[in-house]
Amino acid sequence: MTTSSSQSLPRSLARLWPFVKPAMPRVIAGLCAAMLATAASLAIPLLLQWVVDGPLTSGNRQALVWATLGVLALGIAEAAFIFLRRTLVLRPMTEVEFEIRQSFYERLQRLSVSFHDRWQSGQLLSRMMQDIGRIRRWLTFGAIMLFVNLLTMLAGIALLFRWHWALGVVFFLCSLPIWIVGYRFEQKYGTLSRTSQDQAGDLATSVEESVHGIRVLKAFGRGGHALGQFRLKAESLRGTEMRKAREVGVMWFAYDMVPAMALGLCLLTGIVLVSLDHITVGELFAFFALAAALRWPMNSLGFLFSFMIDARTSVDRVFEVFDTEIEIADPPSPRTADHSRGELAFRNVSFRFQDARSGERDLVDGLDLVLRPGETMALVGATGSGKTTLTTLPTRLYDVTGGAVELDGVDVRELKLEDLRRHIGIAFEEPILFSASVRENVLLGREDLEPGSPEAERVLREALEVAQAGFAYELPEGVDTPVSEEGLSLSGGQRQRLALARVVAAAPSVLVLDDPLSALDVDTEAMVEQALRRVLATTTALIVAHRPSTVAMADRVAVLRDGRVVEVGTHSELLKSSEHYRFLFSTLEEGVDS
Ligand SMILES: Nc1ncnc2c1ncn2[C@@H]1O[C@H](COP(=O)(O)OP(=O)(O)OP(=O)(O)O)[C@@H](O)[C@H]1O
Repeated sequence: MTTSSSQSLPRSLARLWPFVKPAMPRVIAGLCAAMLATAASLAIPLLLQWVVDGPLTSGNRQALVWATLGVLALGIAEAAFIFLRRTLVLRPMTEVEFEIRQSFYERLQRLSVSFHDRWQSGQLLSRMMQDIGRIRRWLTFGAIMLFVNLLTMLAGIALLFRWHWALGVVFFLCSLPIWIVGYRFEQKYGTLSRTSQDQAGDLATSVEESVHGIRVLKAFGRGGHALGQFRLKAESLRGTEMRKAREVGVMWFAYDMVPAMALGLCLLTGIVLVSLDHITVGELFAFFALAAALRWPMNSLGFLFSFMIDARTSVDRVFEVFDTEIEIADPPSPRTADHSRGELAFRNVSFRFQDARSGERDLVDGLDLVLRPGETMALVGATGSGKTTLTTLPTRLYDVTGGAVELDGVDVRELKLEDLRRHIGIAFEEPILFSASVRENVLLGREDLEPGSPEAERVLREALEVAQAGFAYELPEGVDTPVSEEGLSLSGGQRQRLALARVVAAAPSVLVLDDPLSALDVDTEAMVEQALRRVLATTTALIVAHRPSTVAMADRVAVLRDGRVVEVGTHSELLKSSEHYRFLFSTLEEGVDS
């Protein structure tokens, strides 16, 4: 994903203000410390001027000792103020980083599934880690140093003017190319910076995918191919980094040259001015001390400038996510629903994915279906007919593009999302488990239960029993055993049973199950189904069926075809009346008698 930024540099950086605002008191204190450090460093040349023109010329030894001690004290004061600046700024900026990262994570949680369909996970990960970290480093060091160094330069130039206007003018004119080079640099480097950070995100996606799919790559012997793909992306990134480095190199050259030229020309001017008695030798001496003090601030401007542009790119990349509209959210005045009867109705529902081609028919196209409270409805249809997609609409993982899904006669878009998702539970065919204990995974939807309370234990036990997931008690640490990332240390069937236990534990009024038993062997499936019937007796359920045995659990069956429900009836009615159903049923996986 590569997008170019359109914001100007100040406007981009100004977007950090809401995060930086609370840290401002300490930042201002830090800047004051920085100014004091600058003042101490600039006072040294002034003291030297006084020494050369005063005690050194008159031979006043005592004053010379005091002056030496004064220089020492100023040096110590400068170091102390720099230390104070760092201490004052570091902590609030780590808090700023924490806040941005937390808001970013929260935003990712709130953004709809369609956003996550469009964005690569590596891009999000690199923004979360790399870009936010860079913003913190820039705020802590880059922005402060830029401020301090510019201030030092301005104060230094003012001092030069104070000694003699000609010195000030020469130094000022010599520093002009810095701004011209800086402007040109920003134009080119900004684009390169964006490209490289996007490429780094693509690279992170590549790593994430290959680690995620390591078993497939190994099984198919495609490790070499994946490495080749990785190399290509890494090469592109390297190419961009090289071009960035070349741009920085050109700029560094200019930023090294300018102070050297400024120093040479000022020296010449200074000597002429001394010979004409316009300035004293002490002033010329002090000028050299000042030029030495100004060399680092001037040299560092190039680096700080590129740092600022990289930080701007990071800000743009992070705010692209903040700026993405949250498509699925609570309505302005949501209706609360403490209880639900469990009536689920699809009324003239249409749905199409955002990336569907124009002219393509809606995937769901004017679909009507009503599930009565307590009823179990099996959903059958050819592969790719949209069964899984349909299961995502009641909980608003996606919003319908036409018509409405209703819970107890209320459009689900009018309900509080929290209520809606408490009343309708969903189990996906692909079971996702988190890096947490079995207990935490199963009780994920039961925030209301006190962890470890007898009630929580009862719910856990019953849910595991329904899902025939008693194996969890046999694990090394029982239900406290951590399951690794995505539950890969468990078998597919075990993971699926834990995911089923999770939705059972949530005790919703409406259960939406997308073929939740597909990874189970026939015997285990039969046991789960038997236990599940107890739950289904009191719960409304919509179950995507790929097996005859799942159909057998249902009170009625809905047949999905061309985006609509074309038939609804009991299994035996449909067997008699519908040729399409007979065909579909004959294609369902074998294993249980019909
Ligand atoms: N996130 C998505 N973005 C765009 N198109 C999608 C997305 N998810 C699914 N589709 C498309 O929607 C169509 C229906 O997919 P869906 O998974 O709902 O079918 P299904 O009936 O459940 O299939 P199966 O029985 O094979 O599981 C497919 O053509 C699929 O490519």
